[in-house]
This record gives sequence, C-alpha cells and structure tokens, in this order.
Amino acid sequence: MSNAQNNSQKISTHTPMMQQYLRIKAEHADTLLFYRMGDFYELFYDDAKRAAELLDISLTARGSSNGQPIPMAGVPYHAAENYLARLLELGESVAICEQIGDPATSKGPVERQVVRILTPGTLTDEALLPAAQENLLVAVNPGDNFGIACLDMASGRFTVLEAASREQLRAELERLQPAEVLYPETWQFSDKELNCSCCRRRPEWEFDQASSEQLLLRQFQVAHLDGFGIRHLHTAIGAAGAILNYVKATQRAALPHITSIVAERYDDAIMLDAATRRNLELVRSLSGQKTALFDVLDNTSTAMGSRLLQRWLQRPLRQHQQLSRRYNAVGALQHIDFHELHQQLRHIGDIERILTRIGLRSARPRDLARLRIALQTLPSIQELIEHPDLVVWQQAIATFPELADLLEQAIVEQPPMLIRDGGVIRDGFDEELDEQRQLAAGATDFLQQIETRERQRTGIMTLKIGYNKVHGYYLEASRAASAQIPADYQRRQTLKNAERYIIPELKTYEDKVLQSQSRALAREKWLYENLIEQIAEHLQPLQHTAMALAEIDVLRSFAEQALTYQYQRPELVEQIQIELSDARHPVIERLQQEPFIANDVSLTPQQRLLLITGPNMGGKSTYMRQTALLAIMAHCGSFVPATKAVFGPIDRIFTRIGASDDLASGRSTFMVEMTEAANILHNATDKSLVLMDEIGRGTSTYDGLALAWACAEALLDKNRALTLFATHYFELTQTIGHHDGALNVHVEATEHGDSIAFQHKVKTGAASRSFGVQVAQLAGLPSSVLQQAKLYLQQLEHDHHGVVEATPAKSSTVQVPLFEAQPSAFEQALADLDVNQLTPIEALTWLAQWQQKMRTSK
Ligand SMILES: Nc1ncnc2c1ncn2[C@@H]1O[C@H](COP(=O)(O)OP(=O)(O)OP(=O)(O)O)[C@@H](O)[C@H]1O
Repeated sequence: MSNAQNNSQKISTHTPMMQQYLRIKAEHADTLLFYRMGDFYELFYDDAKRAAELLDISLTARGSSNGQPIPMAGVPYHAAENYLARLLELGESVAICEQIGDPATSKGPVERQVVRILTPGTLTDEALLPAAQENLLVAVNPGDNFGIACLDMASGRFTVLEAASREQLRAELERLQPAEVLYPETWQFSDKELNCSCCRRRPEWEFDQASSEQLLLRQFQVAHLDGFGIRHLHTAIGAAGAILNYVKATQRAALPHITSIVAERYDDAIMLDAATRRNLELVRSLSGQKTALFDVLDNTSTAMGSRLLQRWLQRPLRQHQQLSRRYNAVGALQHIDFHELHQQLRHIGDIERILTRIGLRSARPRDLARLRIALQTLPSIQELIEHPDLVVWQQAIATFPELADLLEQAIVEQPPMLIRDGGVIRDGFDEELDEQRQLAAGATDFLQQIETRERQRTGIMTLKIGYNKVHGYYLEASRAASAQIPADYQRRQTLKNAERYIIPELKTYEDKVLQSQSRALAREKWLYENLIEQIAEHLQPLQHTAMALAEIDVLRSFAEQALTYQYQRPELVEQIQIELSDARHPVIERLQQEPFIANDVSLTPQQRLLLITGPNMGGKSTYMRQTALLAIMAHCGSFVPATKAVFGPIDRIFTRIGASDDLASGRSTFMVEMTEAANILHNATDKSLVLMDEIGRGTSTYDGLALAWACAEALLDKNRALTLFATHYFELTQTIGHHDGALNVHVEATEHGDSIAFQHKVKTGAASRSFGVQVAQLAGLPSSVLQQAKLYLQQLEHDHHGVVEATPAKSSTVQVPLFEAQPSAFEQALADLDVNQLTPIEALTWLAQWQQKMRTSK
C-alpha cells in the first residue's frame, strides 16, 4: 500500500489542504498528481519520491501532517512542459490538478480539480509530441480473434482491424509502434509481447461490444455503424470502445476532431510480419542510425507529410488502380515547379495537429498565427497543382478565404505563447476591447504623470513608481532621501536601501488601472475562445484539406527523388512476376562512396527461385533486400531505382535474414531462424516474395544443409513462392539449382593472389567457391590464424569425408566438400538419389542416416 493510500485512511488528521490533496489523489492512484499551489505544481508522498528520481529534482518535505514529514517535490508551473515531456517519455502518466476557485474569496483551501490527464498515448500539446512521428494509442481486445483499434489522438485518425493470430497481432504492433496499449485486465499477455513500454490493464466492461457500439454511435452521431463498414468487426468494436472510454476519461473534454473510423482490411495491403518489418529497416534501422528506407526517401516539406510517408511505407497497398493514380501524380508533379511547391508547403506547417488542438479548444495563439499563414497559402498551392493527373488532390484542397481574413484581422503578427497575459488580439478588431485597452493605457499614462510631478515636488530625482502584488502601486525612494519625503506620504515597506510609500491619489488610480486591465484581458480571452469556436465549425473540411496536403507533400517528395536519382515508374501487371532491370539498393547507393552496381531480377512462376551463391561481402543480402525494398516503394506509389520494374500481384513479403538471439523470449539464434522459416513455409503463397538468407547456418553443416535443401524444395514445390535464396552450401547449386523452376545465380568476385575483389554483379550460374578465408583476411584476422586456416582448408579439400584428423572436434563446423573427383560411397548414394521423388522429410531422414553412418565409422 502506498504512503498516500495509507494516509488517506486517516485523512481527517491532516491539514485541510492535505485532506483535499489526498481526496483527489485517491481518485488518481496510478498517475502522478501535479497539484497546483501558486506558481508551482507540487507532488507529495510516493509521487514526490518518484518524480524526484525520474526528473532529478530535489526532494524536500512540507512541514508535517499527521505527525510525519510529508515528502514533497515541485516544478515551477511556467516550466512544467519540459518536466512533463520527460515523464511522459518515460511512460508515466500525469494528472494536472489546477486551482479553479478564487484564493481571495475561498474559505479554507482554494478549490482544485483535475482538469486533464496526460498519458503517453493521448498527447496533443505541441511541446510534448515528437513532430516527426505519430503517437498512437492502441487497444487490443482478444476474443475469437484479436480486435485492434488505433487512435492517433493528435490528428483524430481512428482505425480498426482484426488480427487472426498472435503472430498477426505482433506484426501489427510492430507496424504501429504504439506509445500506449490498453488491454482487458483479465488477459494474460506480457507487456514485452505488446511491444510497448506503457501498457495499461483496463476494466473488462470497457471492451464490451454493445456498450462500445453505443459509444461510437454517440461519438459520430449516427444511427448505425454500416457507413463505416465496421459492423461485423466485433472484437475491434470493443477495442475502439475501450479507446473512446479511455480518451474521454483522460481528456475530460469533447473530442470533435474524431469524426470517423476506418476499417483496415488485410487484403488491401501487402502483409509484412514483425520480423520482416524489422529486417527490412523500413522506417527504423536496426542500429538506430538514420539509414532506414524512410530516411533516404523523406524529402517532405511538412511534418504531417513525413508522418504519412511512414504510414505508407509500413502499409504498402495492393490495389493497382490506386497505385497507378499515385504514379500519375508523381509523373505530373515532376513537370510542375516542385521547388516552389516545396516552399509553399513549408508555409502550411503541421496544420493537422493544429486543427486537433482547435477541436479540443486547446489551441495556442501561435497555432492560430500558423493556421493563418497556412490558409493564406492554400490558393497558391491549388494553382500550382493545376494538372489533369492532380485533379483529385486539387479538388480535395479547399480554400477558406473568410477564415483567413478573420485570422488576419483578429490576431497580431507575432502573438505571444499564451493568451493568459493578453496581447493576442489586434487593435481595431473589437471596439470594446479597444476601449478597455485605452482606459488601461490612459490610466498608466496618468501614473507616469504622477511620477514626474512627485519628482518635481520632492526634488528626489530617483523617485519612481513601482508595483507588486502585495502593496499594489507605490512610490519608491532611496533611504538616503528620507529627509525629503513629504508628510502626506505613508510608508508601506522598508527595504535594505529604499523605502516604499503610498499616497491616496495613487490608490485611486491603481483601482482604475487594474480594473480596466483585467476587463481588457477578460474581453480578449472571450474573443479568443470565440474565434476558436468559429474555426472549429469548419473542422471537418479543414481536416480533409490537411489530409490532401499531406498526400501532395509525399507525392511531391517522390517526384523530386525520382528526378534527382533517376527512379523509374513501375509497371503493374496481372500476371505473377517481379522483373527488375538494373535495380539498385535505394539506401546503400546513397550512403556509400563507391559506385553502386545495378543488377537484374527475374522471378516468374516458371523461374520462381533464384539460388544465390558467392563470397561473403559479395552482395547477396544487398541484392535480396533491394528487391523487397523496390517492391515496397512501388506499392507506396513511389518510382523505383531501376531502369525497368514490372510487378505482378504481391500478397506478402517474408524475410529470413540475419540472425540474432531473441533473449527476451528465450530463443536461441537457431530457434529464431527456424521459427521464422516455419512461418514462411506455412504461409507463403505463389504471390509471396520470400527472401531466405543463409538458412541453416545456425547448426552443424549437415543439419544446416539438409534443412536448407528441404526448405528450398518446399518453397519451390509446395508454396511456389517467388523466392530469393542465398546460401553458402554449394551443394545446393547441384540439387536445388537444377530443379525445375529454379535458377543458379552468383555474385561475381575475382581473386588476385591472396586477396579478393568484389564485382557485385549478379550473373547466371553457380559460384565456384566461398573465398571465406580471403574475406576474413580483409576483416583483419591475425595472419597466424589465417595461415592455419589455409592449411586446414587444404587438408579439408583433400580429405574424403571432410574430417580432419588433427582437429576432429572442430570438423563439424567447417564447410565440407561433398563433390570430389573420386566418388565416395556417400557421393555415389547421393548421385543415385532421385531428388524429385523425395519429400523433405525423406530427404532429412536420408541425410540423418548418412550422418549416423559417418559418425559411427569415425
Ligand atoms: N551491387 C553493389 N554495388 C556496390 N556495392 C555493393 C553491391 N552489393 C553489395 N555491395 C557492398 O558490399 C557490402 C556487402 O554486401 P552484402 O552484405 O550484401 O554481402 P553478402 O554477400 O550478403 O555477405 P555475407 O554472405 O557475408 O552476408 C555492402 O555493404 C555494400 O557496401
């Protein structure tokens, strides 16, 4: 039990203020409570200790209550945003408790209320949000399947889908990278599996389908959900309800910016499993450096465009018609002044998020100033994209001349951060405000006159008028001048070197100034809120315009990239195939100094597996990855780095690349490799693109070879997937490589004495050898070890069964030559084998038997 809870039981023994605190805290047990006290937000008890630790601020005590010192930590309210951002980043939630009563008129502690709860997944404040990334709140509702709802609170984008399996759920969570995940409290699922540092168990009833449906109907003000096409998504509706429940509870405000919900269908997009998303480094690189596909493709002008590009890369589309529309647009944008369009889009800024804050009535003065610039820019953007292939976007971008005028008249050129201190509304916009301001200014002038007059009367030239909250306006003179102070001066305060006085006239004017100032401020706030209301009336068309602008931004970026780097428009066809001429790796070609060697790829149902051999560092992985990356780029609507690219339908992309232990779930490298391979063999279809890099290398040579062989065969015969299969098992070039539907290709390398030169050119035919020792030399292996390795290699190459007498223990991990001039019994048996008649299991059994024989004959 926490301290605060402990204390709340004995609440009556506390001071009235602490009683109030504990009452409020009891309702927000799981969140840090920022309790406003004057110019500070204070935290007490366990909250104080936690915040002090996380924020590295000092932990003090506030007197004692109930006989115990109360741990306390605080942050100044004007600097709270920084601290809040840090806490939220660490996965904490914070309840903001403000003083809502008037301290002057309150009896006992001033009334306080929690006005908002900030949680990592529900942020909308500019200062707390990463500009370049979406910040998603996801709810998962397990049932017959896994209902998933996802809300980007900062834009109002609300989507649902249903995942059929845990694997699919994992893939979606990998795609979405949620900032916060909600799930029913009774569900057994580790936070680790949810791919999120901030997971919240929520009551079961919040996921109830019937009440969720009611909540959605109320939110969208419709009679049924048919219009959104989500009626049949029962678990997903429950998840969506949980999200609305949660967001309403934390925001404590209406959510007018959430106006619709979209069902994402699996068939609409190329499916990418969690491992494939990570391996292909689409949006984030594995190393965390800026070398993901997104990093090289992102040349957008606005943050909302950049976020949209990430969404497109994470969910490549399958509908050829829609993609062709995008290609047409990219083509058209190459012919307009896209540098000018870039400049104009930069003026637009992040209106998507500004509009959300307008919807939530939390927009700040600078949001309105930026919206004004955006609205003023819209007509010239509309004009710039005048082209038959851009009509869809041109029509989707509306202009709002009245709103632009209104903002122009209402808001000063460079408004302050907050409306609190005024100075936001332009002079001349509102008569009443002008009047109050003049009164305040007139009174201020009069105070100035008093100052001048009193200086002359007293002869004290340093006499000045000042103001503080306790004494109001006063006249201040140095103590040395005390003798010159007239008798009608009343002393109010003595400082080290000065005295402060008041005179009755000063007090009269003080009231006038303060009254007119506060009236002006109240009027200004009222006008400001009114202005936001007026803009909010146009929220939906404004949001549609923002969406169209974000799309134009991404397409413009595609167009510029295509021209700069000679990307070509892909061709989409109905027959299954991937044909690429002179394809390049979009990331490596940009990052490396050396020229990139372009290569062709041809995968069709008749030639559906390319067996790729060649030395380490030769470029096998690069060749495979670039094929997948080009497919993904093409299915986002981008042109691709190739002289020609033809894509038939693709339903999924699978990768089995790289190897790393999955320590979190206790799986070894080999286990991870096999799990991923199993997933591919179970799910790949003839429309899938499969990349298999060195499958089998995580175990002994024979096991590995046998597994690689059987996997390749299954992919060829059963899945019939379009497969790129890289291997160091040369034996496969003789078996799989000659299989119907497969083709041997190799990356070229030439030997110069002891060293090796990579040509990186992919050619038909199998590689002759591995050059492993030469590559190791390049890597700087000690020369003594290299010499020894060469010796062992020679021995191995001359040994019949690949067993080195001197080092039997190591032999099983060394590449074993199986094909030699004089066939051994094993080779003969292998040669006699009709591979086409064997099932993978039979092949494995056959190999295992031979392995057993060899081991026993040692
Ligand atoms: N087509 C190419 N043109 C120019 N450089 C290339 C090309 N392909 C690969 N490279 C360079 O070679 C390096 C190694 O390539 P890659 O990792 O694809 O080799 P690999 O054959 O898969 O090696 P390993 O078998 O060790 O995994 C790349 O990082 C890149 O710098």
